Amino acid sequence: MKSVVKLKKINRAVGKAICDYDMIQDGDRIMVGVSGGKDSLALLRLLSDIRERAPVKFDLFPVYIDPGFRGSIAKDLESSVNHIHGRLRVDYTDYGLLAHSDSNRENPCFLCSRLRRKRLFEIASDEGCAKIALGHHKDDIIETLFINMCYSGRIGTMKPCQDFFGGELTIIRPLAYLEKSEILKLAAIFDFPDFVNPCPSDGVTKRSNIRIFLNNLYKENRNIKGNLFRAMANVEMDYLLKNTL
Ligand SMILES: Nc1ncnc2c1ncn2[C@@H]1O[C@H](COP(=O)(O)OP(=O)(O)OP(=O)(O)O)[C@@H](O)[C@H]1O
Repeated sequence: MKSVVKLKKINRAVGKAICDYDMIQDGDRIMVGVSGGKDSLALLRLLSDIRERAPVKFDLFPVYIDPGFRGSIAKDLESSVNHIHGRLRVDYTDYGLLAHSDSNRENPCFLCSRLRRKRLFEIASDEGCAKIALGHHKDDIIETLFINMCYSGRIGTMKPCQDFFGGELTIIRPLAYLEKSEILKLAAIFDFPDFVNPCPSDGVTKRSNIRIFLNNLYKENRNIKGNLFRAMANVEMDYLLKNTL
């Protein structure tokens, strides 16, 4: 019973994000980026359920970009995705290895995610998908705001719906209104498997530092997360600085 209530709440939040940002239209073919993490498995599951009952018709096309590390999760992920929605396209690359090689002078996560995003865009274009759904959620969106402020000196985050190439391709983030804790509850309800991330940089990124900082803040006052999220939609431009610094 409890899980039915949780599921309803989660579905409502996803439905509201889709509706607020007009994310899905009739006839859409949506590529879903699946990483093996709980967020993107939840994303696929929720979109697949919405597809069953939505008045608009749309298709889902799950894709995994394998970063090339030893101990690939691709085969196991294929069978999990099969249970949730259907066939997973696996694209084997060496992006993770390249990003961690001596030839790379950039931050490994930065290079790996740039190459992955470029590849996702290429596959979407080849497969006739004008939309790519990613599993970023509310906590990710707040963390990105802080990462941008702390490490790039700018205020901005990932938008729930973001156009690229003049609108030819759109990234949608249907989990934008969901907290990580809600996704973990959903993952428990559906018994999603635990895939071990083979990336050596997992858990040692700028994002992890910001996450620890924010989680400490949230412990202090339970309104802070909601306030931070709302603040991104409530910018007082007249109370900011001139761009002369
Ligand atoms: N290797 C990949 N192949 C396809 N899509 C990916 C891959 N890695 C990440 N994505 C997409 O980008 C989103 C954000 O990536 P990020 O690395 O922040 O997520 P994660 O923590 O690794 O995994 P998840 O978000 O699935 O729990 C994922 O939710 C997923 O939609």
